[in-house]
Amino acid sequence: MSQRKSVALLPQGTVSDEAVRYMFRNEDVDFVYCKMIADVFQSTARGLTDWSVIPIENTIDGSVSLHIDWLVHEVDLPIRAEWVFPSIQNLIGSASELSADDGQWDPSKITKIMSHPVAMAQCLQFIRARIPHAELETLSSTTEAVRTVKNNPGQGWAALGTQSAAAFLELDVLETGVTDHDNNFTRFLLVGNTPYELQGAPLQKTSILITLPEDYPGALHQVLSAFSWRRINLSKIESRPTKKKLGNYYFYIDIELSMDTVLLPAAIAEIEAIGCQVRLLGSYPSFPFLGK
Ligand SMILES: O=C(O)C(=O)Cc1ccccc1
Repeated sequence: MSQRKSVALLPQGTVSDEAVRYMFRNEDVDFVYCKMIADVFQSTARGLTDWSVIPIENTIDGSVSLHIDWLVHEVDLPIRAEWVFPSIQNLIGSASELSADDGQWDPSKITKIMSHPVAMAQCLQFIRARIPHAELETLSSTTEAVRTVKNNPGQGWAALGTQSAAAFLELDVLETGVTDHDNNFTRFLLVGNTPYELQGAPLQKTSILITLPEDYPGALHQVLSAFSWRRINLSKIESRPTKKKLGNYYFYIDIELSMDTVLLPAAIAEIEAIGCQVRLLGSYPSFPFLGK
């Protein structure tokens, strides 16, 4: 009998939790909840869990830089899968504390709004329009924000988080769906040394990091042309600091092709031949959101 697999993720009630329950809806895995994203990564890096779940990119705010940096600089865990999941944020607090006589929540009673930075970024227009005077504070997860509000009654604090966090921490949803855009999706990565076997993904992707040689003018153009003349589609290219020297960058590239094809290793060999360093982050199935 194969051993049960385990997956590390942000706390119960987070968007990550909802996304993992969706992804593993037909599989029996143990969830290991961790307070911060660093703990999520380290759980798998230390061999305590098979995989970590990392929110990596968002429709509104783009890449979650802190998480990309962890993936690149702090751990060496291959990407095993990616999937997309919608995030819907809600305004959460104590209705008895934050409502006016008519029973509606009263913006003037809210002094501070707490959330995860990605969730906060998803709701900035709502905040500016309805609660512009509130102080904003970002925390390690949306659940942590809801818990902080719960543990500090009487101060006019509210959180942006999921309905499930409001339910299990016994706070009220003051307003549902306060995200600024409806098509608000987050891309999640499953990373770890254990292979992930789920079949049926419509797309295979490969993620690599490329560091350009310093003494080769036009190297980025050469890199892109190695992909383009082979008609290999890139879905993302982003530069990030190497953290070794000011002004030095690597490129994080997502490719819509598996490493198992002939074309991609050939393109990478051509790129290495001009003196670029290439690091493979993973070659993995990509699952779109098909509805709940
Ligand atoms: O804090 C959470 O709920 C997370 O899982 C991080 C996050 C926040 C907002 C959108 C996607 C992921």
